[in-house]
Amino acid sequence: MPSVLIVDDEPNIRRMVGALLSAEGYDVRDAADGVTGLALAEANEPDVALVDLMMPGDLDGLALLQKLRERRPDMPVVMMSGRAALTDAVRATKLGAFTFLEKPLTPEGVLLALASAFELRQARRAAAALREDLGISGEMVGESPVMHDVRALIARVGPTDARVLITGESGTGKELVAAALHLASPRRDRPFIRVNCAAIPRDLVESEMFGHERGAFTGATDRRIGRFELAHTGTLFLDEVGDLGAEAQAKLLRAIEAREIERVGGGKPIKIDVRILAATNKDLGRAVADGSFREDLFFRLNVIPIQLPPLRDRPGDLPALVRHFSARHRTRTGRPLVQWHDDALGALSSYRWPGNVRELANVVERLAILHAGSVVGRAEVLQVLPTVAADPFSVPAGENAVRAGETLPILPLSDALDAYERRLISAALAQSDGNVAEAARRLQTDRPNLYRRMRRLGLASAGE
Ligand SMILES: Nc1ncnc2c1ncn2[C@@H]1O[C@H](COP(=O)(O)OP(=O)(O)OP(=O)(O)O)[C@@H](O)[C@H]1O
Repeated sequence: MPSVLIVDDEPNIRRMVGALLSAEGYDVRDAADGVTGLALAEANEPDVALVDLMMPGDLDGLALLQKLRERRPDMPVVMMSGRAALTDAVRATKLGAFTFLEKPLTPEGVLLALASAFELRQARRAAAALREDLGISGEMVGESPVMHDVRALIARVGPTDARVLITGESGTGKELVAAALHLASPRRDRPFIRVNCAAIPRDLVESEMFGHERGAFTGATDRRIGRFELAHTGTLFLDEVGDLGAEAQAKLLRAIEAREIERVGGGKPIKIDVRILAATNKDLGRAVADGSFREDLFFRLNVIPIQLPPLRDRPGDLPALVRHFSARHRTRTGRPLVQWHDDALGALSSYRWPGNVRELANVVERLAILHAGSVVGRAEVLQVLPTVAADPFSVPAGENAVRAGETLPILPLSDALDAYERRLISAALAQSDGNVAEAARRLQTDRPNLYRRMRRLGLASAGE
């Protein structure tokens, strides 16, 4: 539940705004003076603060704003004032106020300001999470020549406002590159807003990107701030940009060229300062050739291209990524590290990784859970790689034969492992003409152990 702190010496305002925000689902605290307000802000860590400018006591509105900016820099502060002198509004903005509301307040004005401030808070949180994600290594992990080039490019292009088009299959790290570019830029403390262009229904793209005024179309019951406005002074990351329809492409091009947007039903142009990064797993060059993507927009977005090859084409990245994800698992869970045998890395690098780095992260995490504190070898790896577990005998022996599978149905782990073990033992028995000693040899185990497992799995009767 979003939480808000109201600081105002007028009891009426505290009561009325408090009731309005509680009804909207906010968790509301209030204070009648600056000193109490500051104490509550530190104790309860609200998401957003709404602060009156003119207050009696040791901390007036501006002094409180200043303290809040020092102590809770991630919390947007909305200022309000009855006698909104322009100079005060300017000072408040200079001190870092998110926005300024003039009294008498209107419910729409308060709700809109708070909704936008809350979105900014979320964006800052996401940026902090991004930083934490990158923080373990400080950069994108991988020792392949491609990864060295990508890091060098991020260092060079990050600090500029150049638009970058990042291409690569799903899970290759496109969003991470966008985040790294943002964090390498002077905009790093401003919002990083991602829009998944493929996930927005076509008729809502415009309002999602540019916002809308109340009543702009059927269903627009409230005013809404779009992604461009939210990203103002920060970075807008257009993910899956190749999925935008023709109309949205035209609007996007216009916004980029004019550096301003109009809310749907708004009319008034709003100046926007955003850096645009885009990503796609489509071949945009081909989309331009077949007419489904505008060439002029392609050139606008593709000032600096960064291409991320699939993980299977850069096996040199595997060891560092495996170490990175194991260390991340240890940091997050506090459980002991797993050790990686060389043949485990061999098995991992012969798999095709259709889900790329994202899939590798999941596999490493699964192995880290199953084998905390011990050594992971080839056998353990093969047990968790999808196709092998789903249908071990459709794949001829040999590392290069380990192939990507369809989506694996998720079963309880012990059932899945039992099913796998049962099929493996049955196949070894079949290939040994039912000779248990021979099957045990093929499975590189001994007879008593194989019998014990066969009995447990119902492949042999208790007497055998
Ligand atoms: N080089 C890398 N170093 C560390 N982590 C990485 C690297 N590449 C990818 N990852 C991690 O892999 C996961 C998938 O990456 P990301 O979401 O950036 O991929 P994507 O290409 O944007 O995927 P999609 O197209 O599906 O959105 C993330 O958790 C990301 O942090």
